[in-house]
Amino acid sequence: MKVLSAEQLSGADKETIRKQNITSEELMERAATLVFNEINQRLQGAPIPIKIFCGIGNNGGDGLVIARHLIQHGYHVTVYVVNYSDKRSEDFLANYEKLKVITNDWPHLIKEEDHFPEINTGDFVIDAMFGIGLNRPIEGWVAKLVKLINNSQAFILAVDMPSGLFSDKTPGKKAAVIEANYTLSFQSPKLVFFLPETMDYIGDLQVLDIGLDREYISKLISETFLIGKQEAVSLYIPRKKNSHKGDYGKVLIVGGSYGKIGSVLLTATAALKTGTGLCSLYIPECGYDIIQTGLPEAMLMTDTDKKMLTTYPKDFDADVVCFGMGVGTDEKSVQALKELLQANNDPVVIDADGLNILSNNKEFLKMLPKNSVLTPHPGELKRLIGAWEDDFQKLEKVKKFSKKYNVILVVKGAHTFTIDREYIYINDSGNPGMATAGSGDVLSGIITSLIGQGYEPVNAAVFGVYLHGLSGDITAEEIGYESLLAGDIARNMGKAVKALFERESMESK
Ligand SMILES: NC(=O)C1=CN([C@@H]2O[C@H](COP(=O)(O)OP(=O)(O)OC[C@H]3O[C@@H](n4cnc5c(N)ncnc54)[C@H](O)[C@@H]3O)[C@@H](O)[C@H]2O)[C@@H](O)CC1
Ligand SMILES: Nc1ncnc2c1ncn2[C@@H]1O[C@H](COP(=O)(O)OP(=O)(O)O)[C@@H](O)[C@H]1O
Ligand SMILES: [K+]
Repeated sequence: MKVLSAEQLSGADKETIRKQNITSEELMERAATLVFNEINQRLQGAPIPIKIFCGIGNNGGDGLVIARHLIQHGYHVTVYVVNYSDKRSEDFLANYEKLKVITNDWPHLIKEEDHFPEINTGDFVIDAMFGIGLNRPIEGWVAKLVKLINNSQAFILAVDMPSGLFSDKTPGKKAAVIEANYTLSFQSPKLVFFLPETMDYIGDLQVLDIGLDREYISKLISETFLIGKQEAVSLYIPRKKNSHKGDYGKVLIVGGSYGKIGSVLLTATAALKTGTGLCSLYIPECGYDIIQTGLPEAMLMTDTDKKMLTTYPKDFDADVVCFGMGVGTDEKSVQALKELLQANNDPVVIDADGLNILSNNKEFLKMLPKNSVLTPHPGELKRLIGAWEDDFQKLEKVKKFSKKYNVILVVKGAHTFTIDREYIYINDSGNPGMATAGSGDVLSGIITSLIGQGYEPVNAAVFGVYLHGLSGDITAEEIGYESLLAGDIARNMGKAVKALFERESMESK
């Protein structure tokens, strides 16, 4: 799904109004009625106090439409107009009049702190103060109102986006922003919903298709995509009946050191479980028995050093090589990565200490084969590209790095971002149970496996990240977050691939 900017959305609004021959007020009615339907479906007429805080722009207009429908359906609604300015939008005013017609209980105007209502734990608060139109931080008494709502323990539903969030920049650490439990957003998810600094404001997310012109949206050029099940399925390459193990990649995984042989075992297991035809490992000698016992399906070569990597098997003919997990950063192992980069022209996958070695030896970056995939977590990324001021600056720096070195970066996190030059792919699978040692090692095994099977490196990264998260979700459903182990993610890869094609399962992902 495309992630559209505020500008693109307002363009789509205008085009929809023109093509469908409707007024902007009718579009507002349509969008806000969808929000009402969702609320009504969940509350089922429950007599709980609903407090709607409306701004004076179109987000506030949505709030008034929602209020009208809720009142007409017998809900206990109190409407507050957060009157931070007198420049009310036309559609706000039209809906203000419509609301007055159906109720004697007119909206309460809030113009200062003294007008704040009491907000209680059991209240249902609807935040319709600001949407994509916010262009400066919320300040003064409105900021105090935001804090009052946040501290109330009431359930908070945000309309389009939590008030105080901008669609194209981070709000700053001390800014007043609604901390929603649930966000119902119109037509397209916004980039800030997925960034580490701002994702916590959203709560659970649902995107409502408000029927903006499909043709116009399909022609919009977007550089940012949300990857859910539908997008993942479209990347899948089916296996051929008439095929053999040589068709599914000869993969070489290079890594490990004394005390960290488990990491390569995880990576290799994940590669085989993702469908690799032939999996070989190159590890320090101390790992021989561990791998041969733990993963008899894999083939093994050992370094002359017992405890760490010192060299690379240049003559080994692999379709794709993965380097880095558990390697350490000893000078001797730096040499191993150098030899690997000198020997390979095809894309490689670099993870963990492989990335740390790159950061300590920046001259190696130019040696990376085109379209190699680097999979840093935030700590490794900082060593690679330097510190950033906020998530938007981070994205710019990563794009620049990707373009400069012709590589793909998989920036891991609760929402993993795969960045290929200008393009950003945001992953929508996964869960906090995956915050456990070794789950990154599993991910590099999955991506390496897919490249070996003939996926384009960027597709291998995007699809691999999605499958990794989906396998984590399936595992968490079975055993919960706490006891989820990285190895479970690898072992459940088969269930993840199958779930891609099951209609009912994981439908929301
Ligand atoms: N296609 C869509 O996405 C649709 C969007 N609609 C709604 O329209 C909203 C956008 O409406 P608006 O453009 O009127 O903007 P908002 O209602 O988000 O904001 C209101 C106005 O407040 C002013 N403002 C910005 N920052 C301020 C601040 N810190 N303090 C005081 N005033 C400030 C701005 O001039 C802005 O236009 C969307 O978020 C959505 O709720 C729907 O009504 C219809 C369809
Ligand atoms: N809260 C979370 N939600 C979803 N995925 C997560 C979460 N925490 C971690 N992950 C995923 O788990 C993996 C962790 O990788 P990494 O930090 O490299 O771990 P390790 O080095 O122990 O293997 C990443 O793919 C990341 O996206
Ligand atoms: K809002």
